[in-house]
Amino acid sequence: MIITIEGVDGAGKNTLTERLVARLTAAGRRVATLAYPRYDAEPLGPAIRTMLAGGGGLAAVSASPRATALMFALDRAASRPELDALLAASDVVLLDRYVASNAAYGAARLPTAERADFPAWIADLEFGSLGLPIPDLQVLLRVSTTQARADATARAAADPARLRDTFESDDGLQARCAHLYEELAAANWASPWLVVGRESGVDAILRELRITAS
Ligand SMILES: Nc1ncnc2c1ncn2[C@@H]1O[C@H](COP(=O)(O)OP(=O)(O)O)[C@@H](O)[C@H]1O
Ligand SMILES: Cc1cn([C@H]2C[C@H](O)[C@@H](COP(=O)(O)OP(=O)(O)O)O2)c(=O)[nH]c1=O
Repeated sequence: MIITIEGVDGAGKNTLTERLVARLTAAGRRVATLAYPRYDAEPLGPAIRTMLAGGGGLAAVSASPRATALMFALDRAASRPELDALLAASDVVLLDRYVASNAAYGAARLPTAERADFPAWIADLEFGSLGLPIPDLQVLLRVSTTQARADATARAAADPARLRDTFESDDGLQARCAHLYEELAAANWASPWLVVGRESGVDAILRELRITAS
């Protein structure tokens, strides 16, 4: 099964994913993880990194929310052999960001009037045209945007490899994303959602999966 972890930058998705791996493994499940975007996967990963850093030769792509979203979508489509292999070898595949990231961030970057229709456009593109698998459960990790911003900034200071990109340093964008994620979760967009907090997140997910051992 596929479980996706979604939330704004600095929410703690990576941390939650690691904790979930430990608990699911202790409960006897075969677990695999994959994080999107796949920065190291040629040819799209490095291009996505450049795009998030402000563009360079890709400035016109960065400037367009739809073109940007297409880059992330094509990275996922290109990951299909890897994703399918993980699904075949595991009970649970945890995805640190997936299609809903495109729905939330893309909509948040568009003018207000174009926002409402964007998640359906993404679902048609990624689950429809590109045939990506629909997740069994989408987890929204909810933290205050103030907390997420403080932690993303501290992380960037501590780890030069994790410098804040143009999305991460845009506070307005992060706040709109947080709101859009809440709407996607409330609507159970594309498949069921579970909203969790940092501290009780792992237990809430295990409960949802009816896994009691720890
Ligand atoms: N449950 C938690 N309690 C305390 N700090 C946390 C927790 N989850 C994440 N953090 C801290 O917040 C920062 C961002 O977490 P990270 O997992 O890298 O976020 P994301 O993957 O969502 O960008 C990190 O410095 C991490 O140590
Ligand atoms: C996967 C994905 C990410 N994004 C955005 C969210 C983030 O602001 C940005 C980078 O992803 P992120 O997971 O934050 O990368 P990092 O490991 O550097 O923290 O890309 C999309 O807009 N659409 C997508 O499909």
